[in-house]
Amino acid sequence: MEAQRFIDIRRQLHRIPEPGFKEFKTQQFILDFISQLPQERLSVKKWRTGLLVKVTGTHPSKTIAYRTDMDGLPIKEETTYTFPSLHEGFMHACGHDIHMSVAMGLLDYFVHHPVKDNLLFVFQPAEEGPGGALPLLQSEEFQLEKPDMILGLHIAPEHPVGTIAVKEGLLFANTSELFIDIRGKGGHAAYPHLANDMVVAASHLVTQLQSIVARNIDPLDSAVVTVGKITGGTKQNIIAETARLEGTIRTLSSDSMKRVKGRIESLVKGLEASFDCQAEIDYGANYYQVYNHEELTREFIAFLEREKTAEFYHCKEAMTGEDFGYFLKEIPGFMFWLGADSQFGLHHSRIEPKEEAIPVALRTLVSYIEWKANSN
Ligand SMILES: CC(=O)N[C@@H](CCC[C@H](N)C(=O)O)C(=O)O
Repeated sequence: MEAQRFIDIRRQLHRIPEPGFKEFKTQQFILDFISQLPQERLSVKKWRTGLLVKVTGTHPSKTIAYRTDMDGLPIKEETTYTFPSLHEGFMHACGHDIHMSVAMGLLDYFVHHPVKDNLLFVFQPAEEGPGGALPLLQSEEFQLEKPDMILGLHIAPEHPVGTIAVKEGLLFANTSELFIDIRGKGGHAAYPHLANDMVVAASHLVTQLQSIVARNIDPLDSAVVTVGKITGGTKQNIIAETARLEGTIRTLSSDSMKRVKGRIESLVKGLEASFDCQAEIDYGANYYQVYNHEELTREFIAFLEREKTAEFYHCKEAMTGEDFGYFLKEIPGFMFWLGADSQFGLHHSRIEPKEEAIPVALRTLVSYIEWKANSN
């Protein structure tokens, strides 16, 4: 397979990052690519800004799916690339451009080299939020083509190129977004006694939230509470009437998720009492953990050790989230980390995953899918 072509495709996708459920140009780019392929075995369905692309097998007894996410992130790109984002303030900083180029490489290969089983390529919008996997999974379009097995990958900037890391069972955490709006009383900066300052209240809350992981969660379990954004106030000499915290919660167990949310609610009630303000909590999008099918993952590991298409190593679970977890809740399959070796990590404005990871993914998945889909 000519890997350079899919590296070029990745570069083109890198230039057009779009927000979740607004991946219009991305969807059209993929549709244009598909229109150049032989059509005999292909069926293409649109689902919102995503796509379901089926390659009919020669003697199908099952359907194997490969899922890629499609959306970018609201980050101003600061890479040294010669092909930076054309969409100011948006960037593919989570590798979805690479995930899509791998899907397109596989699609191209299997249209020209059909296997016995049906293959389904799932181009899923809105992984970064609000979450495309669950509504796509529940859609009539997907249920009609529902696969028997599903695969996905995620680039790993901290792993070297040429490696694939995976583990059986729990791979990624349960996640919940977190939005807290607080309202007090604004006023003149010189008259604090007549106002009720939400910048001060928000600052206290951020500090109090740190105590949840430190003091309310079993140290042998794991949880994260991150506040990624605070906004509040209008001008330096006006006391802020409102403030907003935006963050995310990560836990390895659903019990811990309930406990963290319970503690947040208690702290917010305490804040209302102590700062005489009103607060509202919104948990936004929640993702189910990524739990790899144990037997299929062990079989994939044995395949990697036998075929050596990539260097395999066992990884630990991570506190990242992925709405791919919803697919794995219903359909046997697994997700793995593809080493992509970047000095800067996921969601960083300077992340530069190495494109040599693309041929590693392609040669591994081509030979794994050929083996799996011809073995009925
Ligand atoms: C792989 C990865 O980075 N995924 C995202 C998923 C975002 C989930 C949701 N929008 C949230 O922020 O909780 C991640 O941040 O782990």
